[in-house]
Amino acid sequence: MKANNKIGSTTADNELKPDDSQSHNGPNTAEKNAPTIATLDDLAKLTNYSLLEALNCDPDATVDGVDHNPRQVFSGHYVPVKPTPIENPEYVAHSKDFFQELGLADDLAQSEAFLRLFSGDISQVPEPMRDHGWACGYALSIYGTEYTQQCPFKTGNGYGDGRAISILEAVIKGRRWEMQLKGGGRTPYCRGADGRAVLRSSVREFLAQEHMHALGVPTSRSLSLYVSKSEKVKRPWYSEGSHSLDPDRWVMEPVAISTRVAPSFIRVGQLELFGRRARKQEHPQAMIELKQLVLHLIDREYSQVIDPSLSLEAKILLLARAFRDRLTSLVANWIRVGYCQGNFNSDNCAAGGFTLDYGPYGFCQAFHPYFQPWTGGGRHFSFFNQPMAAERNFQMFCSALRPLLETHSEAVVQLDEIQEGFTEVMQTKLEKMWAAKLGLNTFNAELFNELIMLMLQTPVDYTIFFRELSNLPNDMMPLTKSFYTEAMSKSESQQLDARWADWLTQWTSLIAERTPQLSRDEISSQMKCVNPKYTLREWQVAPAYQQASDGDYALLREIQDVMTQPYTEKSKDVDDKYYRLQPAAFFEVGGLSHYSCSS
Ligand SMILES: Nc1ncnc2c1ncn2[C@@H]1O[C@H](COP(=O)(O)OP(=O)(O)OP(=O)(O)O)[C@@H](O)[C@H]1O
Ligand SMILES: [Mg+2]
Repeated sequence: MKANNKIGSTTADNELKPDDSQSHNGPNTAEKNAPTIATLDDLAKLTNYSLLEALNCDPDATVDGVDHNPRQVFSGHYVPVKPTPIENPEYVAHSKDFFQELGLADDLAQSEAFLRLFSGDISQVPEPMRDHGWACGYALSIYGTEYTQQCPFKTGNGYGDGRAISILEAVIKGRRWEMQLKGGGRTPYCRGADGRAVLRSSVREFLAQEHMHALGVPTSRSLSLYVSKSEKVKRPWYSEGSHSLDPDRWVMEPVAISTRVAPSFIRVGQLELFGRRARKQEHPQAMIELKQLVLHLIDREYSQVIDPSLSLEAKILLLARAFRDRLTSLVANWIRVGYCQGNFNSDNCAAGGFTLDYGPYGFCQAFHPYFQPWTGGGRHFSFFNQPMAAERNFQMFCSALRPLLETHSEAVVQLDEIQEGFTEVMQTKLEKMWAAKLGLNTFNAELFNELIMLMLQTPVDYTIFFRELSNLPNDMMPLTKSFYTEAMSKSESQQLDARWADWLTQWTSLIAERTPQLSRDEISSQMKCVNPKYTLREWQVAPAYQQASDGDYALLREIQDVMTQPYTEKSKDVDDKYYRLQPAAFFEVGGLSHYSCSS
């Protein structure tokens, strides 16, 4: 067992909620007082297309951006693409919090010009906004193995943003943001699919993104969500109450466009694609294109921690170290809040170290270390295996950087060391996180291991258990609120009760060791900063997207309100609805406890 650094009240919060990593080029006072962005013209004035300026366009792309058929893209970092607007768009939701952070007027989301642009019609944007967006290619590796079979041409040159189209970059209050439509129509990487996202998956992603931000977990952000009142697409899905693993019917679902926002959308998979091209010398510009992408990544995501005057080798080593730091914090945070990404391929792993792609994700309810809502995700992408999956992505990230260090053997050795150090850094962060969840200064392996066994054997509701524990209960009674009582024999249950009682006694004495320095109230409030009260539960989100497809957005907004303040104690009414166990009827139900596809 390894001892950890002392966690003080502020340190615990800062380290476990490391969203500062994204706040490079943070706002100065003048920028904080920037005027409200009240119109699309105001937003247009802040546009600044660094990606289009710093990176290469696919030389085979059509000039007008009407490039919607699947094809191979052999070189260049992006393909200009015009989004395909959804028919008869209607406003569904926007993130009030994010609008406020950006300084966007709240009513802008429902204005005609804003709705038109963010539902995919880019034809009438004010200058200097451009009338096309861009899509990027990337490679796919699953748990450290690169796959090209998913590309229709079996070369990997047709894989990338198939339905995600970035439409603008803007520098707002000193921070650079890229805005990307999801479901904005076909791109050359669509692989024959329709380029659309349905309302169901868009609502899920929209809510989860802002929930994760509020939980203090680095993430892309939700800007807006619009649905089509007439356009529908067919998706496989589950009949109500179906226990089938795979969807058992086809449904017509309304299409939607959600806009997500991040400093960049560069993925590990993207670096891999350019790393592979450089390694295999696939074309004369391959090494230069890799270098350009890496420098662009540094500029967009790491400019605060990497000095631009350093040599390329020094920059690359700092980049690897900084990404390792962010990725390990990210995964520790995921586990802290009970989040399972589900499909943590390298193309769903943002190189900026934040959560990206809320597809088959889920929040753990009845605790299981291998919790995995996506039926295709297997144990390798399950809840407690996420540190391993992240390490595989990190290895792919380092491999992609290696061609740039070819002539610097000493730097290669250092990169190898950074790569090998991942396990230890990850372990340290996990231990620190578990200690904080338990209100302790240091990680106690024996206490932790017994707790995991008890949480599994009972099983407990992950969120409710830790939140109840945060009240520092004197006996087991309050904790049993989190128990999913399984059918077990009387003697088994008595044995379990006895073990719980022993565990609580041991934990209570460790808490008591802290009380000379901190009051019980202080320990409790520290714990409540890392153990959320409310997390998103799929059986609660499902009625919200079902009602939304009938044009009723009230429940969606209610959930949005609760889940964007996940640490705040709410009324009894809210608790009755949202601070409760998953009802038995929703276990093992397709679309609620598992899904084989989510798009
Ligand atoms: N309906 C669709 N039309 C075109 N491409 C699609 C569609 N659905 C998924 N894809 C593409 O298939 C790939 C794998 O899908 P995955 O579910 O990981 O991503 P996603 O949820 O669409 O997107 P992202 O990773 O951008 O959030 C992605 O490259 C995605 O762009
Ligand atoms: Mg994806």
